[in-house]
Amino acid sequence: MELGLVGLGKMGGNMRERIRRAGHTVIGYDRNPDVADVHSLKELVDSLEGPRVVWVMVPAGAATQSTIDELAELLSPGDIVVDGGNSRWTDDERHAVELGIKGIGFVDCGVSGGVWGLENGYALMYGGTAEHVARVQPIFDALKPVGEFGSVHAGKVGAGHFAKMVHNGIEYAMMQAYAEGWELLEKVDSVTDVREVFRSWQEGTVIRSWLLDLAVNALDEDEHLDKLRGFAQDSGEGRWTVEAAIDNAVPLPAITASLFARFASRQDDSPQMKMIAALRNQFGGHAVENKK
Ligand SMILES: O=C(CO)[C@H](O)[C@H](O)COP(=O)(O)O
Repeated sequence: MELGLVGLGKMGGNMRERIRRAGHTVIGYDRNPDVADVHSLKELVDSLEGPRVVWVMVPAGAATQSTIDELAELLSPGDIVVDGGNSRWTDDERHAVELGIKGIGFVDCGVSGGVWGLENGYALMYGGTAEHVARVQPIFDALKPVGEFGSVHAGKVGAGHFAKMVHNGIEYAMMQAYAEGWELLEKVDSVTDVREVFRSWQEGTVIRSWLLDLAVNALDEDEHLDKLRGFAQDSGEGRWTVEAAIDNAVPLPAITASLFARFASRQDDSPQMKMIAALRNQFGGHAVENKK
């Protein structure tokens, strides 16, 4: 089938390639003319035969919103927009309504696989009506990993991004657990080769996983991670997971702690720990360390 793909960055560029390898026609648009097949969204839409499917793969938030706004003006009734970015699931219903008023269908799709997806396939979690999902199915089949699992019609509009959000929340907590274990192993004198302990865990253990494999890759590149600063950004999905947990009164202590650990990583000096130190000093005369 034919697909319009908007956004040809780290994810979109490789996805175009994987879909083409499966024998489909992909016309890609990106603001960067070096990677684009066409030079505007209008040209993209004009070059597709109707009814069209256009997959949006741009950063969540303002970029996705403006792309969907523009597509709403350019596409025709019967066309479908897929949002494959890491959009907040609460945006999906709004996008479905905005497009639905014009007779354009909407499917939200969480995509996992990162830069390895081109070869390994992308895990896909999508939401929308059965009719709209069926129209996009050949593309989902081209992108998904080979094998029985790796893609799911998670439910109605919003369900795909909700599932991807929870996936990312789990990702936060798993990474945090590996990171904490690694720091503790590095701290003690009795363990002489932490990297080899991690490597040994890749087979047979309860905690083997792809993230563990990636941790070993990282340690092979930089055994004690000396080149890195202990600073981690976040793109929103962890926060949204915690917000959803609060909305639904579901306790998520591990995911919440892993999000907060990232916030702490961005502080050179902890203001709250200054207060702890000050209070211990006030009530118990406990020693404090002063700035030099
Ligand atoms: O979706 C992903 C992996 O599954 C993306 O890599 C995402 O950006 C990671 O989230 P964060 O930046 O918050 O760590």
